[in-house]
Amino acid sequence: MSDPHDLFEAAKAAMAKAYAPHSNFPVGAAIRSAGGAIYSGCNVENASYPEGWCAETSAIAQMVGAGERAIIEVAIVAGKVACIPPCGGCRQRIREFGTADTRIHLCDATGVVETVTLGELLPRAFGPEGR
Ligand SMILES: O=c1ccn([C@H]2C[C@H](O)[C@@H](CO)O2)c(=O)[nH]1
Ligand SMILES: [Zn+2]
Repeated sequence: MSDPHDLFEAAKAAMAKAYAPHSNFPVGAAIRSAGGAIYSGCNVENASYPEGWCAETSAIAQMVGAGERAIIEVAIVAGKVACIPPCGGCRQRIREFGTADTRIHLCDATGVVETVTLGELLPRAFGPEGR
């Protein structure tokens, strides 16, 4: 297993690019793919509030756009709180490309604080293999 600190650093760098003028709540996320690459993203808000999207969603879009479809682990960091678990929608989006064993690293400003599995965050999930 790779040291998740590189994933934390990528999430933190992505958070610095967040566009969050409406909530003033910047978030960064980074994914390590099955191919071993890191894909990161930030939240992108909108004056029409529901049109904004999460950092995890941005990172997933980067991964899929690069041709990868398997998430091994995810790191998430927010500027205002120590540990931010992904929202419900992002849990489902991560599930699309991950498994119950996918590791989710919750970070503060200095690094990983807690690691949970997607199975813990989204038990009895409806996944793509269930269709
Ligand atoms: O896991 C999360 C939770 C929230 N946000 C964003 C959405 C919105 O822009 C801001 C406040 O909810 O934080 C994320 O990017 N990821
Ligand atoms: Zn989300």
